Amino acid sequence: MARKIGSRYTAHRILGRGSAGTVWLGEGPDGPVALKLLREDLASDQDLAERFVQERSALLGLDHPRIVGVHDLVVDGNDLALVMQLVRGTDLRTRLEHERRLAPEAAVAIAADVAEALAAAHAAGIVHRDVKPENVLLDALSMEGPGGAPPALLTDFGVAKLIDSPSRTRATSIIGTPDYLAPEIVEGLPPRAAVDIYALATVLYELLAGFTPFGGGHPGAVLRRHVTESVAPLPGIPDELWQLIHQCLAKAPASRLRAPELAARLRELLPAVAGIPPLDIDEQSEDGYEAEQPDAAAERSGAAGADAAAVTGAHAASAEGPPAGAVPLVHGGAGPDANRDTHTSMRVPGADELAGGAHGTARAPRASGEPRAGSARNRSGVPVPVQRRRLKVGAAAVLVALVVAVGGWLASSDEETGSQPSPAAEYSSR
Ligand SMILES: Nc1ncnc2c1ncn2[C@@H]1O[C@H](COP(=O)(O)OP(=O)(O)OP(=O)(O)O)[C@@H](O)[C@H]1O
Repeated sequence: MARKIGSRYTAHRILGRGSAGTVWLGEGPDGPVALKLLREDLASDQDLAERFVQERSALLGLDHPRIVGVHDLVVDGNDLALVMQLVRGTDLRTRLEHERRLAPEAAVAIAADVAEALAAAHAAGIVHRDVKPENVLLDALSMEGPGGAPPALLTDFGVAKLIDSPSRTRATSIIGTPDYLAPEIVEGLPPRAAVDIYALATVLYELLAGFTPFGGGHPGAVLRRHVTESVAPLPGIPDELWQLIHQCLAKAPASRLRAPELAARLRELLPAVAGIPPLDIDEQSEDGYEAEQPDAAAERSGAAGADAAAVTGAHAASAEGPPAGAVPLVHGGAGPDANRDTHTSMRVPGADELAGGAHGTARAPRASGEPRAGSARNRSGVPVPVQRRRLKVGAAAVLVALVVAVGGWLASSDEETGSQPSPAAEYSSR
């Protein structure tokens, strides 16, 4: 049913839902648009409303073919709507769900597009801070590029912060999505442009492997892995491409490439990856067990598993949300019937869990046919991270504010013994 938004726009039908609102196909004076309508229950939340306004402020100044343009902001009674360029196509998460892994050429082409978008944003002093497949839209109407990849556009600067406005960023907050968070954010440092490079390298790894390098298990463990674990190499891609990904996943932000150079290097690599089929790899398990389903994990995992399940419960309940995606830390990022409470709490996992124990598993790839480390076929004892399939959440990924001094928490968790009870931490979107 059509709905009027302000005096100039009409919303016709829902295109998708995210943590902060619903995106509608709309019509304006200049033709079709995408209207991002802030959830009503959140529009009255001053902080969230400000973030919404900030999304518009940040984007209005950005005009680039690889960035979804923002045309207008409408405030109409309880409605807050962001008027955006309509991208006809799908988002990268949806494509990834259909294909599981992309051919390296398509993956590299998409990553190069996003790197160009980031180069423009960074040049304008804007850090995106939430680069992930959900925020990459694929333009199905334009001519396909290398590897059959449609042109990619970066959207959702809702969590973007102006680089030179540290006062806007509280030192004790994390905003982002766990799988893609750079280690320096987890350690409480202010996010600079390099966090987007880390997130984009994570996305590229995910497009190639079918899973993120540090994802899986308890969200707290995911954060910890960003800081402490090395990325497992991807078999079957040219060494130059692996070196590029590896460099951009460096723990030290200064070691990562800058966006313009990354874009250029990715484009240079396109001929080298042309024709390579999607990687044929399995996820690897340290103990030789098959990947574990989240329900089983939650049943077995006690308090932390229960908390993780509570955190994701709203999403899992959504029938409309994607079946997999970034693990959200707060309620409210799910489909239409989900609990819209954006505040929740969870227990910080113990040191053993954070180090890769029952709730702290990560995936590692192996070439198809290679024996699993630790399996009957491989008793070499080479340690690789235990893996567990990511919690399946029916959610669009969400904005996250982790209202704890995470740096201090990580430091103190290093000193904890595994038997110490963990302190409570509050995750909230405020
Ligand atoms: N400009 C656009 N044109 C066409 N479709 C869009 C546009 N922006 C968003 N969409 C669609 O709406 C969906 C929801 O977008 P939204 O930005 O609200 O959430 P998200 O990025 O998926 O998640 P979150 O906001 O929680 O990080 C997208 O996945 C996409 O399918």
